[in-house]
Amino acid sequence: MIELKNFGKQYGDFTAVENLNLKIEAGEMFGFIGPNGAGKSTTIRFLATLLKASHGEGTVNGHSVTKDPISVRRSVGYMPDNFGVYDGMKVWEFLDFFAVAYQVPRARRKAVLSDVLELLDLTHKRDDFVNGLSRGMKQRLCLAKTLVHDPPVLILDEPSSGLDPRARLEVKALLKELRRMGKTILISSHILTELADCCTSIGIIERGQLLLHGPIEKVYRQIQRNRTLEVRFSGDTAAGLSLIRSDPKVRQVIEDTRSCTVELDGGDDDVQRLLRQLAVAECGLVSFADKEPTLEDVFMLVTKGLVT
Ligand SMILES: Nc1ncnc2c1ncn2[C@@H]1O[C@H](COP(=O)(O)OP(=O)(O)OP(=O)(O)O)[C@@H](O)[C@H]1O
Repeated sequence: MIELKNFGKQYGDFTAVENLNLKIEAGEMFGFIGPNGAGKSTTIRFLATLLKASHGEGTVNGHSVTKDPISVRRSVGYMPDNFGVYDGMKVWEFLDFFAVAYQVPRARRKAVLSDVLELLDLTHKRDDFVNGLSRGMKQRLCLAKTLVHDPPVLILDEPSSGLDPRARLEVKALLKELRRMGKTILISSHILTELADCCTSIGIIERGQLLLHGPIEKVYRQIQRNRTLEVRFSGDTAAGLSLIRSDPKVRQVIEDTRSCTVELDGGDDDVQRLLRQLAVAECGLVSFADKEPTLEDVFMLVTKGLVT
């Protein structure tokens, strides 16, 4: 549904994005993750037809971003990272404005607005002025305007930025609902945990380079060889720690009073071997846990170059 081939963008001498190749299938929720300045907005703005590429090409819903931008715009609902809302406009007028711009037929506009307001839980704000809305509501309104022309693809640049935890959860629930409705969603964020439980695939970008991308399970599998173990002892930790440190696959040990965190460069076999050794060594082992990797871990490993 979304494809980038060798996309690159230069701002003068500065390379913001370099040779980015990416494919996002229909129905995916793709998390585009990277720190500030990584090149997320630059890529997104190109896909939304708002920025010229220095080289490369993109397609959305089968349409060329450079050769057929009008068809791309019809296929995409785009939410920028810094959006403005027009002063002196009511909520329904704001949505109606975009519905007209997207050439939604007059006869259908009332029903479309009503559906979108309902979906975004803004029906009760229909006649309020947009500049009087809370930030969370403005964000929801901006999401609502991406939906008025019922596009198959949503491209959302940090839709949860500046929102409190509750409003963030609401946005997440909405995104899940939109995916259930069949939308393909590209969402960018620098808050990894925000995307962890709703994305089907992710891409990690840093300094204009896409370091890793793919289905979320595949990315997790790739980091399965970088394990973090949490080991706890009942008394003196010396014997256990010396055993752990002597293991050839152990990369780092961070000690605490009665426990330690172990970074191990290995797979299930290596984890099992270490556990067996500790269990029979009578070193006071009381717990041994293999920590599930979080998106945060994936990001740290990838940006440290430990996973490719
Ligand atoms: N119009 C511009 N002129 C010059 N440099 C730019 C321009 N737009 C972006 N950049 C630079 O390109 C790099 C990538 O910016 P971009 O906005 O794509 O990053 P981002 O990943 O979206 O970051 P953020 O999370 O802060 O929005 C940054 O170093 C930025 O300063």
